[in-house]
Amino acid sequence: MTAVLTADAVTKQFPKGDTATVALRELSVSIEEGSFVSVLGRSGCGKSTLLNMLAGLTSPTAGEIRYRDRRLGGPDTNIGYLTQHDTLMPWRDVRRNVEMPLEIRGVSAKQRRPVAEDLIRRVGLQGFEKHYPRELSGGMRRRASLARMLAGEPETLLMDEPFGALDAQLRTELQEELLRLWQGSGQTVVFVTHDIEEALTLGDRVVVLGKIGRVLLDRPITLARPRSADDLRIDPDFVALHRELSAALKEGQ
Ligand SMILES: Nc1ncnc2c1ncn2[C@@H]1O[C@H](COP(=O)(O)OP(=O)(O)OP(=O)(O)O)[C@@H](O)[C@H]1O
Repeated sequence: MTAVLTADAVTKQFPKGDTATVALRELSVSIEEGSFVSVLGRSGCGKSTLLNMLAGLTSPTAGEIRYRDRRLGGPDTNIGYLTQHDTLMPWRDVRRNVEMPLEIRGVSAKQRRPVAEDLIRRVGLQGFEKHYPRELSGGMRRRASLARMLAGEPETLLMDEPFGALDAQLRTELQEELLRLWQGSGQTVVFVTHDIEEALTLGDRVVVLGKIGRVLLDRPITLARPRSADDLRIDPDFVALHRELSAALKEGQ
C-alpha cells in the first residue's frame, strides 16, 4: 500500500506570552492511498490542528508532514479541505460557489453548470442555487461547502466534522451520499469527528486520539460495505466496535 499523507513525529505548539500550548506531541500517522480514515477524538485533543497541518495550512513546530514522497510546505491543489469554518464566498450564490474549483481550472461555464447542479442536488440543496450564503442556514452552508470541495475532485479530501451541525436524518443521508461518491473514486479521505457511530459508519480505519494527539487506538474497520447507518446499529460487530472505541476514549481522559 502507498502512503499518501504521512505525519512523522509532529509536534505543534502555539506560543502565548512566555508559555505555549502544546496541541499535539510527537504524533505519527500514515494515510494509505484510497482509504477512508476516521479520526475520532474528544473536543480539544488536536484534531483540527492535525488536519490544518495535513492540509499544509500550518507547519509543525517539530516533525514533518509528507504528501506522497515530498515534504508538504504549503497548501496543495491535490488536497481538498473542508474546514470547520465557513469559507464560502459571500458575494457568490450557491451555484457559483460550487463552480469555483472548476472555474479556477479553466472549465467552461457550459461544462461547469451540470457538474455543479448534480452536486447541489446530491447534498440536498436543489432550489437554493441562486441563494447567497447569508440566505442559508449553517447546515446548508456546510452542505454547499461540501459540494464545492467535491466539485474540485481533489485526490485527497480532509473533512473536519462536516456533518456536526446537521439534524440526525440529514446527517445519515449525507453520510450515505458521501460513501456513494467516494466508493470507486480512488480518493483518499481523512474524516474528523467526535461521534463514534459516524467514525464507524464511514471509515476503513479509525484512529482514536487522546489528549495532545496521543494515539489511543488505531483499528481497521472491516464492516461490509455498502453500509447503512440504520442496519449497522443492530449489527453485533458494530456494537462490539462501538464498545471498544468508547472504552478507548474513556481511558484517554
Ligand atoms: N491558533 C491557536 N492558537 C492557540 N491555541 C490553539 C490554536 N489552535 C488550537 N489551539 C489549542 O490546541 C488544542 C487543540 O485544538 P484543536 O482545535 O486542534 O482541537 P480539536 O480536537 O479539533 O477540538 P474540537 O473537536 O473542539 O474542534 C486546544 O488546546 C486549543 O486551545
